Amino acid sequence: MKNILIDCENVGFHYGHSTVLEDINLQVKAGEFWALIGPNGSGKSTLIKIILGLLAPDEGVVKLFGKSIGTFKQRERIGFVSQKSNSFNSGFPATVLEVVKSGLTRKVGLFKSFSKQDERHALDALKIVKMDEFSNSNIGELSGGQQQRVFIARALVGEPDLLIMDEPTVGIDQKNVASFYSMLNDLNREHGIAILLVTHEIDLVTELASHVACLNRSIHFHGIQSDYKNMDDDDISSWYGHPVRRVHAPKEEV
Ligand SMILES: Nc1ncnc2c1ncn2[C@@H]1O[C@H](COP(=O)(O)OP(=O)(O)OP(=O)(O)O)[C@@H](O)[C@H]1O
Repeated sequence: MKNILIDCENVGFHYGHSTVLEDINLQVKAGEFWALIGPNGSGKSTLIKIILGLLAPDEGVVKLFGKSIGTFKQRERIGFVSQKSNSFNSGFPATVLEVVKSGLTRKVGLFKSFSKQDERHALDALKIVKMDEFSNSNIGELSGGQQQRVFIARALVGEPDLLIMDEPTVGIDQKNVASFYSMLNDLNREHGIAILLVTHEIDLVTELASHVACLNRSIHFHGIQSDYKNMDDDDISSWYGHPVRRVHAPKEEV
């Protein structure tokens, strides 16, 4: 049986009197690629913050790699990339390689220097995201899409089993979004890294993801991609709150 990496059991959360999450049950297992979709304000980022331990649930339990979140110590097993990562201006004084190596700080220690092996790991991570030729470039000189690839490399350098991303393509121009997702697909299929991806790009991502979870305060659907595709657009629209018409790729292109 596959290991369960994330296990949310009956999770609930409120901001003041406002219920944001209600009775969330979700399991992400090793090697799976989950798309977490839902309209604006549906609680996606809040759920991610709870999974990362940044917010405590008011109800229910979250377990990571089989351990309750309070006792889970192997943080390096989880890489996180947010939508706000790609915000450096052109004068930011750090090279791409330095940014990626900063992902090893937890392992190496804050005031210790990096070894040659750390540097090799950082370059390997840059190769995986096809950014090794930019290793000496200034991070601020790269496009938003290139910066996000570097942040994926920083998340990968600790060799995580699970990558969590909250709308990582915000700020990436449309022509680079498809190649960004195809890189995520390689990470999942070739490197076996499980992915939990929050996105609004439902047509693109649900072609790639193995599983889909539809959230609007509670989970309205969660399951394998083909079951999601077989759902009626009207059912999806009813919980989404506005009409949703999905574009299905022709079978031979999938
Ligand atoms: N710090 C906060 N204090 C009070 N309410 C908040 C706070 N953060 C978020 N909310 C509210 O909680 C609800 C869920 O927000 P959340 O950011 O989780 O949604 P989301 O699905 O990620 O939205 P989006 O797709 O627009 O990013 C929203 O109604 C939001 O206004």
